[in-house]
Amino acid sequence: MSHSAVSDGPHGVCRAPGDAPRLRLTAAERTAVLDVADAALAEEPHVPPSRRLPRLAVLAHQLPVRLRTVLTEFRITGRPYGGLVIAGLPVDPEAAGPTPTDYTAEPRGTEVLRAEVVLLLIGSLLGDPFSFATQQRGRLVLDVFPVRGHEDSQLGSSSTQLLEWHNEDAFHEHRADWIALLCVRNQDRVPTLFAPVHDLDLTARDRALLFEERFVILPDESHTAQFNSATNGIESDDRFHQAFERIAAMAERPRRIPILSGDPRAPFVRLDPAFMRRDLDDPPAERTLAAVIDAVDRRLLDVVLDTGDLFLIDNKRAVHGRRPFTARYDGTDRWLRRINITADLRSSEGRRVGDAGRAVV
Ligand SMILES: NC(=[NH2+])NCCC[C@H](N)C(=O)O
Ligand SMILES: O=C(O)CCC(=O)C(=O)O
Ligand SMILES: [Fe+2]
Repeated sequence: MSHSAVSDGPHGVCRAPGDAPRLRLTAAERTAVLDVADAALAEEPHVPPSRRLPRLAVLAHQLPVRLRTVLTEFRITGRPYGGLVIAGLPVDPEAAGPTPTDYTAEPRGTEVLRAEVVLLLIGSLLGDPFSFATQQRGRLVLDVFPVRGHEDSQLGSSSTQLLEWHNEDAFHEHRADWIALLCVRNQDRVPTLFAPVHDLDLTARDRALLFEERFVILPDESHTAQFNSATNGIESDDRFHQAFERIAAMAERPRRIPILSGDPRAPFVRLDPAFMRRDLDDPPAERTLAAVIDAVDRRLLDVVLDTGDLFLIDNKRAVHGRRPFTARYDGTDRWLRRINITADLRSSEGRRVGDAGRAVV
């Protein structure tokens, strides 16, 4: 092992320098995942998978034991720290069809549905999939692809602009514990940025200050009423309107929050520099914010997702983003499917709406 750059961890999770840890499924495991997904699809072909989440959580117990073992350890122990890629899942990009180009597109077809079921099955082994009422009408599974006109934004649909690293929905008290990105296609090998927030190079003083309620994270553009009205539209239901009012309140009267919390030796992190106030009227906090951003910058890795790769990111122990690229808008662009997963569905009880009952207001 000392002669090899790649080392094998428990259960065959592979670590190569500069890459995220990876678990490559065997051909037999891949077929087994395909069989469980197809059985789930066949049970009620006319009911969308997002309306059958409890059943999918049961069927997830039939996934290969090595996969369940790695996911259970990741959930309970937090290792491998920050995230891992499950490689070799059954996704056929030809059968999935062209990458959408319209932000409001809801891709259809058996292959796209199968990718959705694979995401939801594997996600169910970590926690419970959920969404936000203030993102794309509360859709449970989101699609990440470049959209004309969004090139220079800080949206997942940007391209020529670097998507700065962040914790997903960092401003929100119900932000995900994990996010899952399943790659349909990525022909140009555009990297996802990834940094586990562990052993950051910081002074003891900075570290202590990061645990104090001295920072401000504002809602990102994807949650605003203005952006949603201009793209997917907003559900007429009052509770959706109230959700946007809450977002507006978070933008106008943000609370001061800590960046680190939990165990000082393996802390939870809450960062989204593109949407954080730099002018805090608190010079020590401003300096510490700059220091932690620098420290994360130094840990960034480029993780290239290929067809059938599922990137599971611990959204409280790692940040992610995306390198810039040039979109083609010809159906061959990069395409990921994404879900949010919570460890504690109960914390949003009474605050969820939508078809799946999982859109947090
Ligand atoms: N720095 C950020 N938080 N940018 C927004 C991230 C992408 C956003 N969640 C979207 O769906 O488009
Ligand atoms: O495109 C990627 O690799 C990451 C996209 C992202 O950050 C997001 O959709 O939230
Ligand atoms: Fe993101």
